[in-house]
Amino acid sequence: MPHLNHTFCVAPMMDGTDRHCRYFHRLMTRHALLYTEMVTAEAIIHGDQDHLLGFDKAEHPVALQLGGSDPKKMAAAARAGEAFGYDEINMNVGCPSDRVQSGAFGACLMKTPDLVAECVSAMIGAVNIPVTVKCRIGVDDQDPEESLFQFVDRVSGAGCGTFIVHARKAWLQGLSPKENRTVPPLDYDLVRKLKRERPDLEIILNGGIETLRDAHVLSSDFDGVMLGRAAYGAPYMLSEVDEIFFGSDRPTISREAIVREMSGYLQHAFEKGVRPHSVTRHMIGLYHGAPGARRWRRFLSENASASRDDVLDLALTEVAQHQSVA
Ligand SMILES: Cc1cc2nc3c(=O)[nH]c(=O)nc-3n(C[C@H](O)[C@H](O)[C@H](O)COP(=O)(O)O)c2cc1C
Repeated sequence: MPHLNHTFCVAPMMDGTDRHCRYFHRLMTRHALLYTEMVTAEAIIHGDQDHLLGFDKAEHPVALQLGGSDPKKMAAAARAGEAFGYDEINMNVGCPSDRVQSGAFGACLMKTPDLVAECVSAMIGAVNIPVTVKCRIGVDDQDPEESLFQFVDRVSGAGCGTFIVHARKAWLQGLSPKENRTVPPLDYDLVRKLKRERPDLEIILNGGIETLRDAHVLSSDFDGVMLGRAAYGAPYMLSEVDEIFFGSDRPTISREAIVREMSGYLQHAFEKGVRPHSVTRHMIGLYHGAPGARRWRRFLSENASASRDDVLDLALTEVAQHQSVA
């Protein structure tokens, strides 16, 4: 099976890592592996595949995350993903939302490793690209020492060699999805132990990593790290990923150059009927921590409903004026 580099990954985030967001992130890092939002197998089978799966070539390498638990449907959806050109299929065994539970997929599948193994095996039989799994360390009253190892052993036995582990449990009752990303404590040591005791598996650490410095330190114990909220909220950190994690000596792209590139992208998307806000909303944090951040954020928020394709150029002018005054 072809191998992808998981040294640095940007996490799948519903309502976050759509194609516009990934295009934006890719301007800052050539090498990070980008993940789609979760798409259910059911939606792919019955829905508008161009809308659900279409993406720009520039986004490679990009992994499609699938939600579901019916092996045949997961195989069919994986096949569709491969046909669209995705580089990896990832199965979601970490998402705790109610909607997901009622469809019997996401984190509740930590309780049924046999079923996940069946799905993985069906997907591996259906595609020639890597099939990976993103999981938790356990759910509800499971003992993570047992649940994580049992899960990984069963699913790796079905042929999955790469696990992205969100290093906390999910509580399926009583916590909102958002709380499930903050309340259950992180246990990096357990994931370290998994890597130590299963050295042949590729183990990627996820959960609560806030800075590239922390990510880099942690990465020495794992095969890679995955960042979600921190990268989404302060995306310009991605501009240093290639140098820090991949030894690249390409010059870092400036925020202004990113905005200009995105402006061209937006004009193109606008002609195809995309609302400017669908693109600009992912860019709100671009100036995070830099001069002009407040003006940038405010301009984009106040112009969220603007139906014009030059909104990013205007926002850039706004920030530049502020910077020349400052
Ligand atoms: C808004 C949002 C949406 C998310 N959607 C997904 C998803 O579709 N699939 C998934 O596996 N995880 C999803 N997650 C979880 C992240 O992928 C990640 O595991 C989690 O946020 C912990 O990483 P972080 O602390 O670096 O953000 C989502 C997280 C957020 C904040």
